[in-house]
Amino acid sequence: DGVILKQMLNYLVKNLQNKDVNGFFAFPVTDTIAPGYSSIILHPMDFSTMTAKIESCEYANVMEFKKDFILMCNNAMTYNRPETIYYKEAKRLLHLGIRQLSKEKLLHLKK
Ligand SMILES: NC(=O)c1ccc2nc(N)sc2c1
Repeated sequence: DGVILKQMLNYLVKNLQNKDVNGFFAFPVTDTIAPGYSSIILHPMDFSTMTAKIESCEYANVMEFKKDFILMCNNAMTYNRPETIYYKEAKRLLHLGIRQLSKEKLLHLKK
């Protein structure tokens, strides 16, 4: 039910955010630090927004949460050039996250 899903998503977002050691994905990207960001990325996403969505029960299941996580990483790989640390971190986070989310999801389904 809602409480269990919330606990699981809070656990997942904490785990994923621990991998973002530089905090590049902690808060919404501003046009100040990333010129033109809001005109290039039409659906921004970050961990603080995902955490707020968990609290306001905006995720019906793990898959919806996973979609926002993938969106966040893909945004960074769209706006930033491949040689940048932001792109590299997004790519790394994406692969670590997908592995964690599929393993967790399977665990959840098994219960
Ligand atoms: N998540 C991102 O795409 C991101 C985060 C931080 C950041 N700082 C810059 N100077 S460009 C930039 C991009």
